[in-house]
Amino acid sequence: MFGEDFGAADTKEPRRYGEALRSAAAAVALAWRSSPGSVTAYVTVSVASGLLPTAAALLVSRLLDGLTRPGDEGLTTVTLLLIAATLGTSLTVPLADFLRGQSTRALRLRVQDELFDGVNRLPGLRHFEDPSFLDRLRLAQQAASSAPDLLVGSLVSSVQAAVMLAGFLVTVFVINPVLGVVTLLLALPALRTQLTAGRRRAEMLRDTMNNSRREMFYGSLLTDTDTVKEIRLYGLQRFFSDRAGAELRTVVTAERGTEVRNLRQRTPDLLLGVAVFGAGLLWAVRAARQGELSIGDVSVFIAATAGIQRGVGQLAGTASVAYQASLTFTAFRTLGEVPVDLPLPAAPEAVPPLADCLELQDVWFRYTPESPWILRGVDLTLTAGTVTALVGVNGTGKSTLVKLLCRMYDPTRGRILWNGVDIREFAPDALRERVAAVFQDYSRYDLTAGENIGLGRVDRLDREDLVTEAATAAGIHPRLSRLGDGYRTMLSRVFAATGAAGAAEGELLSGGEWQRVAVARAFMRRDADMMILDEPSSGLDAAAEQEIHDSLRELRAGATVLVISHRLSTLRDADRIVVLGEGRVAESGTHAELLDQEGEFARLWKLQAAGYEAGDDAGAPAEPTPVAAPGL
Ligand SMILES: Nc1ncnc2c1ncn2[C@@H]1O[C@H](COP(=O)(O)OP(=O)(O)OP(=O)(O)O)[C@@H](O)[C@H]1O
Repeated sequence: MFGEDFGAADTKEPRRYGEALRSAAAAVALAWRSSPGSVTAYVTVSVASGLLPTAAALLVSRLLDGLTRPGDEGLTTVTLLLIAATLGTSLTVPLADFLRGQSTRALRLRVQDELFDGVNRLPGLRHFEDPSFLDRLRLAQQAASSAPDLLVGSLVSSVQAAVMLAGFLVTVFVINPVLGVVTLLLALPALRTQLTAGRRRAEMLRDTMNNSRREMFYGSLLTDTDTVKEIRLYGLQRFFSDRAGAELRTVVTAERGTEVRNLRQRTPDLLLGVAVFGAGLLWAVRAARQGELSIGDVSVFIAATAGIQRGVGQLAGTASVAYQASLTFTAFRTLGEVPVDLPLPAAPEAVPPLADCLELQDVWFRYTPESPWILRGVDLTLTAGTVTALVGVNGTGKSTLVKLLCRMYDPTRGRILWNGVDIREFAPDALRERVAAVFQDYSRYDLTAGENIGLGRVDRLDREDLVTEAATAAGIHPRLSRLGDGYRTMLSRVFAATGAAGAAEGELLSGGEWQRVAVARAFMRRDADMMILDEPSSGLDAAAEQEIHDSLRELRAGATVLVISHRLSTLRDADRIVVLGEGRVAESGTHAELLDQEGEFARLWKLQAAGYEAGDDAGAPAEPTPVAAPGL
């Protein structure tokens, strides 16, 4: 999908140069906007330091000639100027470093903001499940952290080298115009060689991005607290470190290949440069012997030809870095151009309270045009203020349907109406504000217990009363208040608590406790019109599950509820139970009606009931602890 936009190799040289120039201009503009003062000072100091070597060489020449001429009066001034030039050279280096650091620090803050803005403006999930977009994003992240600094640094360094080069070239021209022209001409292929080297590096980086991401992924498995347990149980350490090694080897091999090609292409340039320097030196020595050049002329000539070689090297090298950085920076620059994955209305309607119903009309959905249909014409009405339960065997598309209701994706065909208005007419954020949901794969944040709940209504994150109320409704308040630092305890073993000195260390919750925290997070939105609970109780014991259902009944205050669960016994109170099968609504009715129909629901019910042994379940005496029933 993104392959055409992002991944494909661009083989058109002029287009690539144009792209690099646009990115370089964007990076410089960004640096300028971030800290105009530091950038101006940095450029000024760098240009001054580019002029100093030529000035020093001319002063040395003047000094040497003065020494060979008895009675030269100005020698003291020349010596003092030479000392001043040396002092200037010494001072400009750390000053330029400091100013570059200042520009970079301001730039980093700005770039991070822009990067997150670029990502956050994408309302749906589609891009985040697209590998080529993820490659691009990773490249943009990498470029965002290093490219602007490299670009600004190398562009300034190029200007500095160009100033130095110009100074020395003028000096050589004055002494021997032919040699000046030859030296200048030789600089051009060296520059081109270095630009090609920069492009190769940028392309190699892009082509191996997928390998780099995999290497990081395998590496993180070996260190992530969530995975180390299974890795040890199954003895997978070597397996994953080998895989990480293989990916890294691919990257390293590509890098080596690129550098070998670059070196091969650069060697003739270097040899040619030395040959010109040697020829010039022979000529200068001969000319001095014949009295055509003074000793001072020879010294300035040697300094200038060496300086030109150095300047060309610096110019080409920095141009190469700038070119490479500008190509990778393209990934960052164009992040803002990625089309949003959900069409947004030009003038979104305000989302009204859900007074009537939420209706799915002939909803078809597949994740990509190539993948199979998940939903095949779902017609479903969720009447406002009622509780609907959704059941179905694994993989029938229940969670997918939830994602459509939250507008993480749009239906491929058909529509979803909120009080009769297509939800595509609303801004996704505004719609989501009216929805509270606990996803099956809810998130566990390495934050404090209070924050983990308060995130459900981030504008009320600090309202301890509301957080405690939500935790109580989810039946997790007693546990959280017993934590070392209560709701301020970090729910993490990865990060220690920040802030107050001597704050308690992080603590961990059990799976079921985490699930209650996720439910509490949804309960922070007790004023939501729509409450969706996708498997809210899979990790809970029967009593806890009953508690949550009781709270839900109490808290929902007229909200429309959609509950997905494989534990059919918990769904008996629902106003309607809908069975999803083959991507459509297969059955629908109350618990009793569905049992009477003796269809799929009745079959699953009997299957599950057979797994119970009367009297074992404290929370539901009629149906004790269930054993897993196939498919449900
Ligand atoms: N992001 C995705 N990209 C591609 N396919 C997906 C994606 N998410 C889910 N699927 C596929 O969609 C199908 C339905 O998945 P979904 O999670 O909606 O099922 P479910 O009914 O909720 O299952 P379960 O009862 O196991 O939770 C599955 O076959 C799954 O492979």
